[in-house]
Amino acid sequence: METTGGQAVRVRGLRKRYGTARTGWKQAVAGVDLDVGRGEVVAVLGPNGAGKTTTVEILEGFRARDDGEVLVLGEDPARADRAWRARIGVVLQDSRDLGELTVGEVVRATARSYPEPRDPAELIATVGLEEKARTRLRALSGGQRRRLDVALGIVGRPELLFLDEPTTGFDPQARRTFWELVESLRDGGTTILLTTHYLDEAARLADRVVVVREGVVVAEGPPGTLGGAEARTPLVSWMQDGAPRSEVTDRPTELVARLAREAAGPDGEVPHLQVVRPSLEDVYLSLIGAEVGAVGTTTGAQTGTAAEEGTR
Ligand SMILES: Nc1ncnc2c1ncn2[C@@H]1O[C@H](COP(=O)(O)OP(=O)(O)OP(=O)(O)O)[C@@H](O)[C@H]1O
Repeated sequence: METTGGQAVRVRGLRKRYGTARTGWKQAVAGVDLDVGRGEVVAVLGPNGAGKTTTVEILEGFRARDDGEVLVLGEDPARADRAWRARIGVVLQDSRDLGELTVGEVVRATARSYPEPRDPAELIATVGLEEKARTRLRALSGGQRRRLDVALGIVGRPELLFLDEPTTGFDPQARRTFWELVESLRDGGTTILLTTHYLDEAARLADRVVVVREGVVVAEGPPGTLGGAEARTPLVSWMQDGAPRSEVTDRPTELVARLAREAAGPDGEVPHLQVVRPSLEDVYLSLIGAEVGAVGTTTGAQTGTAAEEGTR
């Protein structure tokens, strides 16, 4: 049961394709390497169809792989037993169809399948569903249903929690409450692997971000340094002689000082002067090869937008 080198997840050369010889093949995962350390929070980002869910489902033991090495909590999920399953928590993209049961019934029933579950009533309160404990699942809103999914994922006190697009459909308040919940799990030592389309979510929660594109990892690193120093180089833009001008420079102050001397109008101002440091969103969009205008057309203030909005 021991994990290798304090690692919760170790993946090498993971491959999975869908289809048949007749219908044609779709290589969903094309050689993914991935490590998640004990106690680490890792966010997997990538456009629709990049292979995130397929990868996570293989790690959860729900999907067979074609090739590659996978160790999750020291075991191969394809051969893992009930004891292993009790050590991981899973929050799927779609909750199961248990519409006639109440929130309380589902949480209590799920709790009984784990050796050391959380207290169901406390957990229901933690995810903000106290007033819905007696409500049938079919009467919950999408966001409430999602919170229930999260409750079911953590009721067994998992060592490793998988969150697949956990806050899709949440309102801003619910998202913040959820983030606090994830942070408290992290502070309690839970290892977390989440997939998300929200860059602000990744920036806030993740120690490390892994960007997947067309079934392979194209970049990884802490959210603040993803893409390397070069990707974060500031862009200075201004108007000169009626034309837009811009320059990428790691010495923006020097450039602005020069512009103040050479390009300022009679009022002493450089027209339309702007210094923009590429945000995580800008770096992400360039990594996944999305069509964006000039770098710097988005600003740091916009990292709250869903990444997928920029890729559609
Ligand atoms: N059961 C399946 N049968 C056939 N093709 C599939 C199946 N599941 C996924 N695919 C295809 O495999 C590719 C990867 O899908 P996957 O769901 O892993 O991507 P994803 O990164 O999770 O996307 P999203 O962000 O939309 O959830 C896609 O092209 C998808 O259409």
